Amino acid sequence: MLDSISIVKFFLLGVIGWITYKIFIWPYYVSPLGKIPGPPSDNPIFGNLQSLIKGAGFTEPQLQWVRKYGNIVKYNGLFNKPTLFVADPKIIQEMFSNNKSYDFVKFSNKFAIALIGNGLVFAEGDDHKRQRKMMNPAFTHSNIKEMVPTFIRIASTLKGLIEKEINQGNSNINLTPFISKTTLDIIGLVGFSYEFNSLTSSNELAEAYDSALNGPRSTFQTGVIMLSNYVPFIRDIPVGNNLKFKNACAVISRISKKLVEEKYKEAENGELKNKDLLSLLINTNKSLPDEEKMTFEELKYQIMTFLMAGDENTNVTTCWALYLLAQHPHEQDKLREELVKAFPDKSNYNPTYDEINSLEYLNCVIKETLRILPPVPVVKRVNLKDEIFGKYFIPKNSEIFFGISVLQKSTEIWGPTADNFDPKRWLDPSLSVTNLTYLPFLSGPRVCIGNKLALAEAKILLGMLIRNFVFQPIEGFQIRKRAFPLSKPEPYLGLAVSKVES
Ligand code: HEM
Repeated sequence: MLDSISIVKFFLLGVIGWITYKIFIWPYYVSPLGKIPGPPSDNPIFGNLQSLIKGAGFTEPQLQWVRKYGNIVKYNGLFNKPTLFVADPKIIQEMFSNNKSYDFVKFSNKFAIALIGNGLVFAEGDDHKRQRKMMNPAFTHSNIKEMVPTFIRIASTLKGLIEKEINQGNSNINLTPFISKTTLDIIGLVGFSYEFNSLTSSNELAEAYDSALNGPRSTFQTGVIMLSNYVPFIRDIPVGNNLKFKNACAVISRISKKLVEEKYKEAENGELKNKDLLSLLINTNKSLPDEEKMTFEELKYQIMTFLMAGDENTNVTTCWALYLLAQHPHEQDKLREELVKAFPDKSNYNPTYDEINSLEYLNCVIKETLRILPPVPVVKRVNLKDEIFGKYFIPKNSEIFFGISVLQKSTEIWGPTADNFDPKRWLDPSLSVTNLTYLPFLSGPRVCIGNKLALAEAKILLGMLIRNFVFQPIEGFQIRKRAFPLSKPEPYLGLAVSKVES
């Protein structure tokens, strides 16, 4: 008979053996993914994750890997887990045209799901199909056209606040809070008729949202968030950031619930007249047979989905466009020329949806910004059945990262100037771009539902800003690219701003 000390020793040896196998043997000698070329692991705990997070956004290290090892790369994730990174248009076509073979990796998205729930972004299979079918009509051109006056109204408030800063002698401006409050105020109004007014006052929901998403985060804290997707109890430990995150989620959930309840009540008396996305959803929902209807919870989750998917990405796009134009004054001047021609009187910047879309160079600048610095640089899926990629066997349930930004910087597709910000490339008739080589909004059944809204909003904001102000880099101030949870200027978008006089 074994005594208790021997049992403990035996158990410890087993644990050590299992950890050694999982971290040092399985990734290299057992997993079929071990055969795929890729960078050596930096460290047995974090694999190559630290290089990814610390690099200039995820993109630079991934770009180097693809240029060195090819379009299918294996790198090591947490505890050396072999992870696939793909930047091959053929595989992408298969992955994104076929919702049945690939899906999200729910267990590794726990952080985001805790924040936004199972709305459209995280719905899967038939649930996703049902939600998507019901939501599509809210995002048509005609509904987005009606949002344009709101975009312009909030953009004018932003313009006034920047002018005020300049008038007070502050020409070096941290634009990050200005732009993010602008896009938040817009999505609040067009998403669910909610007045954040965050540009001009403080607001509980805006603060909760900001604290959940934008709190200061070291590489260590980012690593802990990633780890918590696999070891969820880490987030339940009642300390600093966890408590803040939990409180923020509680406020978001409470206010979203109240908003849906109010709309439901209003809808009892007939069709909702407001044209915000939530009202449109509730009107459609009422007309559907029970089995197709969204539940109360699902509607509630869409609020946070619109906030997170809609606000952050458009905010980041506008910030990066300003950053790139500040780095490329010639392009900025060209864009301003176009805007001055279209709106000779800058106090009368009041474009319609069709007018803003007819501005060729503005369109090129936004497209090129989304090519060079897409707010969603990678998307993640899991294969639900075994696959063959090129000559490699990919066992089912492998985590696969698809590199939007790497593909959009491929010299094979975009030529030797792939790394350069060059908006006029979009005017070249020989440029052959497909939805397999340019995918800032992805493609296929999960293509971004808000893409038309986002493009109209970003163009109106950028048009207003470039028509009224000149943006330049601040001497000696370095802007880096934050990689996680979204690509973002870090520490903030600080630019020298002056007024356009005429
Ligand atoms: C420039 C701004 C935007 C960019 C670059 C962007 C990009 C993307 C991308 C790449 C996806 C696919 C993610 C994946 O499947 O892993 C996506 C999905 C989504 N986006 Fe956007 N987005 C933007 C703005 C918006 C806006 C304004 C809204 C709504 C108000 C929105 C709502 C959504 C939703 C609901 C999904 C999930 C769609 C589905 O799975 O069926 N996005 N977006």
